[in-house]
Order: sequence, then structure tokens, then C-alpha cells
Amino acid sequence: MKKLIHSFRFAINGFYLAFKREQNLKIHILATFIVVFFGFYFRISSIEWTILILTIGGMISAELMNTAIERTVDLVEEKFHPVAKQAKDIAASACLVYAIASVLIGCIIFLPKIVL
Ligand SMILES: Nc1ncnc2c1ncn2[C@@H]1O[C@H](COP(=O)(O)OP(=O)(O)OP(=O)(O)O)[C@@H](O)[C@H]1O
Repeated sequence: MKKLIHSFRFAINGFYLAFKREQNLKIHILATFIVVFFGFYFRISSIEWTILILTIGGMISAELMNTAIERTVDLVEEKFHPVAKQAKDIAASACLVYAIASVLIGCIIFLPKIVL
């Protein structure tokens, strides 16, 4: 049980460390508050909430993984290295793919409620 509490603390600390330095993560958290607000405002269905929660959780997790990869690359390779660049750029592109998917999901859920 103690071990479980410790790993939970480490995970929260990891989130705090990433949040402090990563502007993108701050933007995702702000977007989360806005989306949740409109979720309540438009009284979206439980299926829509489920999809939204998966989308938000996936996006924030992708950003945290990207940050972890960036830090690992910085630790391993301080100088310019083409493979370090590839690792960072590929991790960043994973976030971009998820962000595009998230925007599309947001449009599918909210646009009909705004337009109609
Ligand atoms: N050691 C390295 N070797 C080669 N290219 C690197 C290296 N470190 C970073 N880069 C490249 O430089 C660019 C900027 O990377 P950097 O990590 O400074 O910023 P970032 O990817 O925007 O992340 P951050 O959230 O830390 O600002 C990226 O294209 C990245 O691939």
C-alpha cells in the first residue's frame, strides 16, 4: 500500500514538473476547462462525455510522454545529433496527430449543437 502511495506521489510530481515548463501542456489544460464547461453547457450525452474524457486523457498523456522523451533525449545527447532530432520530432508529431484528432472530435460533438 505504501509503495502504491509513493508511485502515485511520483506520478503527481511528474505532472507538476511537466506543467511548470511545458507551455503546450498548459494550453491543453486550459482547453480541457473550456471543453468541460461547454460539455455541461450543452448537456452532452454520457457517450459524448466518455469520448471527450478519452480524448482529453489521451491528449494530456501524449503531451506528457512527449515531454518525457524530450527530457530523456536531452539527458542522453546534449550536442546536436540527427537521431536526437528525429526522436524529438517524431514524439512531437505524435502529439500533433492526437491534437488534430481531438479537434475533429470536438467539432463532431459541439458543432451540431452550436450551429443547430
Ligand atoms: N540534441 C539535439 N540534436 C538535434 N536536434 C535537436 C536536439 N535537441 C533538440 N533538437 C531539435 O531542435 C528543435 C527544438 O527542440 P527543443 O527540444 O529545444 O524544443 P521543443 O521540441 O519545442 O520542446 P520544448 O517543449 O522543450 O520547447 C526540434 O526540432 C528538435 O528536434
